[in-house]
Amino acid sequence: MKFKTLTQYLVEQQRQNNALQAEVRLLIEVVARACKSIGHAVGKGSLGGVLGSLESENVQGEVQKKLDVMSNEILLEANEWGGQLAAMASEEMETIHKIPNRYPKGEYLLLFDPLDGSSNIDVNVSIGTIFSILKAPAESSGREINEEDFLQPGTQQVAAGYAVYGPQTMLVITLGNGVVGFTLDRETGTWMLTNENIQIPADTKEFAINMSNMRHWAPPVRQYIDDCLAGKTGPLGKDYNMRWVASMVADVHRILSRGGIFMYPWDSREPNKPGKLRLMYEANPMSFIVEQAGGMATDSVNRIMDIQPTELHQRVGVVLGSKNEVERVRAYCAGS
Ligand SMILES: O=P(O)(O)OC[C@H]1O[C@](O)(COP(=O)(O)O)[C@@H](O)[C@@H]1O
Ligand SMILES: [Mg+2]
Ligand SMILES: [Mg+2]
Repeated sequence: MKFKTLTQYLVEQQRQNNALQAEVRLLIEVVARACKSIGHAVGKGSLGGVLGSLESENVQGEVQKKLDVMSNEILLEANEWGGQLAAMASEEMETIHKIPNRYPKGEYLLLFDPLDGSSNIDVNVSIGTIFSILKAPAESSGREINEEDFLQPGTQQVAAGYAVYGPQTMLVITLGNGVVGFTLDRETGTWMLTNENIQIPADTKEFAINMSNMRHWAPPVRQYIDDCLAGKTGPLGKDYNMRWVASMVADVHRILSRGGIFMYPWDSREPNKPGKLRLMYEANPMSFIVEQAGGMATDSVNRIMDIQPTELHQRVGVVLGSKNEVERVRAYCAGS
């Protein structure tokens, strides 16, 4: 079977779909190249000295793993000089990274979670990189880009994607006209189009949630999971299966592959935070991909991509995946 390369796919998209600008195509190619480098580093493990933690904490107060920092640097360096970007923002950096004056500047903004699933790095379980591309607002032209320029709802994303470093290294992207997946041919170092028109089944019998947080959940979330656990003779009338990889990338990838619902809802451990996951680096790009694959993504009630961000590192509750199941959770939560 003959597969298209990522470059062939993107050039074709640029020709067929006038919405894909040459700059965005180049940007995605550079991000994909950086993900390949991160994938190589991940694959070396102890041999490359990349496992383990650093002394430092990131802006979220989380201990940084060596690979969190390395992946962040790989993405910054790869994307700094190409001329497509005005600035970047990352889960691992306190504030935005403006393109230095020595390089040409473009009109796009790149946001990323350089290494998702940090707790899985040292145990050889799938981890990933998540990215989102926005356009700098028109009013920013001719002046320095600032943090507020990034505070755009997810509906404004031009493209989004993730790489998963698992048994296969894969790249899944949306340009706003469906979702496609590429598998890295590790012998030639080429991303090959292996998954066209990815669709999430509307119904599912599989949920993903960290059950150890049950006592902290809001009552409607607890009720929904209780009803799932009740199985065929319970109110939902079906037996459910459960999965929790604890790498959002891997959990979402499974949902894109065979359906399911992923939940990281608000809980009472930190009641003033709307959730654990980050709106700009995790929830928005994944919501764009999930919606483009026919699924649905909410904060349990409201559409995530409609949320107007007020802070770069804003958190959000996340319920996404198979449409009918996400709707079901919304019905449980809407009254509370
Ligand atoms: O360990 P928990 O609380 O189950 O959280 C798991 C979640 O945290 C995350 O690992 C957060 O991402 P980072 O590793 O990028 O901080 C998600 O990928 C995952 O869904
Ligand atoms: Mg993450
Ligand atoms: Mg991360």
